[in-house]
Amino acid sequence: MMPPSADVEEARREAGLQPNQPARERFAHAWRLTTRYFVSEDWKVAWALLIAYCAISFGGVYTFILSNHWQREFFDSIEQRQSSLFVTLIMTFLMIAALQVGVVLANNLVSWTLSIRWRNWLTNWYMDRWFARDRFYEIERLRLIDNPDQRIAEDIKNFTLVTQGNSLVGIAVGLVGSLISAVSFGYILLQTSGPLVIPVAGYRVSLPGGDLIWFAIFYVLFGSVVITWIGKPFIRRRMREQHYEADFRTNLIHVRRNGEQIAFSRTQDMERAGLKGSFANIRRNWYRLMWANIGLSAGSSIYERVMGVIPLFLTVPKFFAGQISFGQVMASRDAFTQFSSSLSYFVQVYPGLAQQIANINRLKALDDSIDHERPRGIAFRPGEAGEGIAIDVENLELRRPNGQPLLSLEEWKVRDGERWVIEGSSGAGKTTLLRAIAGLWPDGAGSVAMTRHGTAMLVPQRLYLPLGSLKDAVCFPDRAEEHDDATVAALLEKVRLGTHVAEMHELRVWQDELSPGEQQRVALARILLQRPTLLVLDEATSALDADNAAHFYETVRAAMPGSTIVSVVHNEKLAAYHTHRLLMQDRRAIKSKIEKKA
Ligand SMILES: Nc1ncnc2c1ncn2[C@@H]1O[C@H](COP(=O)(O)OP(=O)(O)OP(=O)(O)O)[C@@H](O)[C@H]1O
Repeated sequence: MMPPSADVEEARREAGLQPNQPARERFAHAWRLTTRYFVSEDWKVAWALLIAYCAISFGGVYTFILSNHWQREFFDSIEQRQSSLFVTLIMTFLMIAALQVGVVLANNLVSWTLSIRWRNWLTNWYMDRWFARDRFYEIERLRLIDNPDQRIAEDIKNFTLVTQGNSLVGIAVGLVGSLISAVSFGYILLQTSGPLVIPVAGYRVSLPGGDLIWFAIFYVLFGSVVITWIGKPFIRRRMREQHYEADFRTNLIHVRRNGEQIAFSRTQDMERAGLKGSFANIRRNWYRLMWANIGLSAGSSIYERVMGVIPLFLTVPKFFAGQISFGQVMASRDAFTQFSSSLSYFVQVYPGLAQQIANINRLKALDDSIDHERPRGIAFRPGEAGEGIAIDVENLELRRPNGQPLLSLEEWKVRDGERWVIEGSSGAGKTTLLRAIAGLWPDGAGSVAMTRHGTAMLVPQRLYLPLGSLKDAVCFPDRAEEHDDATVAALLEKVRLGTHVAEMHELRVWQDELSPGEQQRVALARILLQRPTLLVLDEATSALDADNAAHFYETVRAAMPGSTIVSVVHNEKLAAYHTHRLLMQDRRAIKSKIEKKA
C-alpha cells in the first residue's frame, strides 16, 4: 500500500477529522523555523537588527513615559504660573518630540530592513530545497500539498514580516514588555495583600506572596486554557482560509492561461460557475471564521470584564472588616487589573498568534512534503550502462503512484546509434517509461542504467519556452550570447521558421504566440543546435502536418546520423525513420526490428 498523500492528511487535520501531529514535533519545527535565520551565515546582521528593533521598541515606551512626565510638569507649571520655566519646558518638549520622531523613523528603517532580509534568506532557503532532488516536480507528481508556490510567496512573507504588531517578533517583544510590567505591578500587589491561606484536610496551607497575586495567576491560567480551547476552530478556519484563497487564485490563473480555448468552446458560463464555486468555499469558510472569531471575542470580553471586578470581591470584605482603607481597595484593584492584563498578554494577542500558527502549520506541511522520502523502487544509474549501450533497462516494473502496475519490461538495451520507436495505446505508459529513463519516475521496481558518454536531450510534446526572445527559446538551456545570430537564423530557416528571423530578438511571450506546430519546429532547431548523442522524443511532432513531421525526422537523421533516438509516436509512417520498435500491449512490451523497405 502506498502512503496516503500529505494533502489528504493536512486537509483532514484542519477539518478536525484527524489528530494533530505530536505537539513536541510541531514545537520543534516552529522553533527551528523561527531561529533558522538567526543562526545562518547572515547571523551578525540578523542579531544586530533584532537587538536594534527591541531597543527601539523599548525606547518608544521610554519616550512615551518621558512625554507623560513632561505633560504633568508642563500643566503644573502653567497652573502655578511659573513663566520662568516656560522656555525650558518648550525646549524639553522639542527634544522629546525629536526623540519620538527619531524612534519612529528608526523603527521603520530597522523593521523594514529586518523583514526583507529575513524573508529573502528564508525564501532562498525554501527555494533551494524545493529545487533540490526535483522536489518541485515530485510534490506536483504526487500532489503532496496544494499550492506550494503560495506557501513560499505568501506564508513566508507573513511569517517574517516585522513591520506589524501581530508579527512573530512584535508578539515576542510585547511579551517581554508585558513580563516587565507584570513584575512591577506584582510588586505593588505584594504590598497591598496578605498571604493566601487555603484549608487542606484540616490544615491551613499558607502560600507566600499576596492572595491577589495568586488569584490573578490562577485566573490568567484558567482564562488562557479556556481561550486556547475556544480558539482552536479559529486557527483551523484561518488555515482553511489560506487554502481557499490560494485555490481561488490558482483557478483564476488557470482561466487566464486557457483563455483562448475557453473563448473558442464558449464555456465561459461553466468556468464562471467553477470560479463561483471556488469563491463559495471562501465565503462559507468566512462565515465559519466569523463565528469562531465571535466565540473568541466573547471569551476574551467576558474574561476582561470579570477581571475588573474580581479584586473588589476579594478586597471589599477586608475593607468591611476594617483591615484596609478604601484607598487600598482602589489601589489594589488597579494593580490587580494591570498585573493580570500583563499576564493575559497571551489572551490579547491570540488572534495574531493564531494567524502565525496557521502560517507555521502551512510551512510545516511544505517542509514535510519537501522531506517526504518515498522509497525509490526503480534504481536509476546514470553513467553505468556498458560500453556501446545508451540505455540499459533490466527487470523494469513500472507502476502508478498508487501501486497499480503499468508495464513490465524484463530487458531492454538501446545500443549506440539505434533508433527506437515506442508505440502503444493512449495511457499504456509510454511517457512514464521515458520519465523512468530520465530518472524522474521512481514508482516500480528494476533498474535503468544510462550511458556515461555524450549528452542527452528530452523533448516533450509541449515545449518549454523561457520568457525572453525567440533566440533565447532556440538556445535554451544555453544562454543566447553563447551562440551567434547567424547560426540561429540559419537554423530557423532550416526548420521552416524563416519568417520569424527578423524578430528573433524581440521579447515576447512566444509560448502564447507561436502555434503548437511552430513550437515543435523550435524544438527541432534546439536539437540541431545542441546535437545531443541521445535524443528522447515524446510525441515531439504531434502538432505537425505529415510533411513537416517527415521533414523533422529527415532533418534529424541527416544532421545527426550517428545519434541514438528513442521516440514515442502515434503516426505509423514515422516508424520508418527508426531501426527498432518497442510495442506496449497488455502491460507488456514486445521488441522487434524494423526492416528497411527496399
Ligand atoms: N503523476 C501521476 N499520478 C498518477 N497517475 C499518473 C501520473 N502520471 C501518469 N499517470 C498515469 O499513468 C498512466 C500512463 O500515463 P502515460 O502518460 O505514461 O501514458 P501514455 O502511454 O504516454 O499516454 P498518451 O499516449 O495518451 O500520451 C495513465 O493512466 C496516467 O493516468
